[in-house]
Amino acid sequence: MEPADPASFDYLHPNGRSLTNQVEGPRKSDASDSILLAQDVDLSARAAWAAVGFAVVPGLAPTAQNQLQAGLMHLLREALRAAGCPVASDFDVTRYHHVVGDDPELHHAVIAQTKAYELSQLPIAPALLEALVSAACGQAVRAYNPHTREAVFHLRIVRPHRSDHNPLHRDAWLPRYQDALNIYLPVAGSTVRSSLTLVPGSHHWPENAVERTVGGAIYNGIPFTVPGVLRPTRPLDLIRPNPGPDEVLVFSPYLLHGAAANLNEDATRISLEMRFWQAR
Ligand SMILES: O=C(O)CCC(=O)C(=O)O
Ligand SMILES: [Fe+2]
Repeated sequence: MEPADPASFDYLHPNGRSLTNQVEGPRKSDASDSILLAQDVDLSARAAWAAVGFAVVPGLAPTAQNQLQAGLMHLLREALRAAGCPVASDFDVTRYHHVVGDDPELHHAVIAQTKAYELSQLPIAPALLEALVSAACGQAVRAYNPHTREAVFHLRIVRPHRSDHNPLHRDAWLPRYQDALNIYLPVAGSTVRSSLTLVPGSHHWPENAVERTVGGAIYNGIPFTVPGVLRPTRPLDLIRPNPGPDEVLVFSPYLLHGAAANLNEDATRISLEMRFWQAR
């Protein structure tokens, strides 16, 4: 391990803007030419989209998709109330940043609640999403993490023009997220200027294609659990697949993804983040 190595590189965001990636943390110095996904369970291998590592697929049947999105908005309003913000039952959740403002403690009080819900709190039967993801990847998956023995989901909240988004990373740098497949399901405020960004095909890149932090990265001054990319050694062509409200983005957590700055003018982005593993 080498000393803390604050690094920054400019990269072209899919919205045509050059943004600066400001990541700090001790650099992992023993990156090899090994490919992480080649050693682990590859849930993208049997899919038509195996080469790019992601697909935007039709969502659930309209009733279930609506019930899911409405139920998740309800959970977010409840989290706001529990954090001391008495919002109405029809509060437009894309206005989250107007209620929470720039108070880091208030935002943390909300995301502490929304980052790991028990699967029993999902507003629809989890089997519906398991069937959708199984069909998308061509093998049976379950929303059950065999590494942690947990079944959870996460509501991701990214305020516009704040540093809420995580650094560019692979989930699989954290052992508990190995062998998985992820979804990004838009709940509110998810647009071509706010939705998840990723680097197509990067799930097959060797580890030495990017320099990264050993442990959790400090990104734009904010500490994250996940390691972050300090510097790429090849061009990063980030794209925003931007699933519509009736669609789901299915992606390999071995892809480089994140750095999804919310460039909406005035709408917080809320998405369902959920992981699936091989059914046994
Ligand atoms: O939605 C985001 O901005 C980040 C999502 C992510 O890192 C994940 O789903 O693993
Ligand atoms: Fe991630």
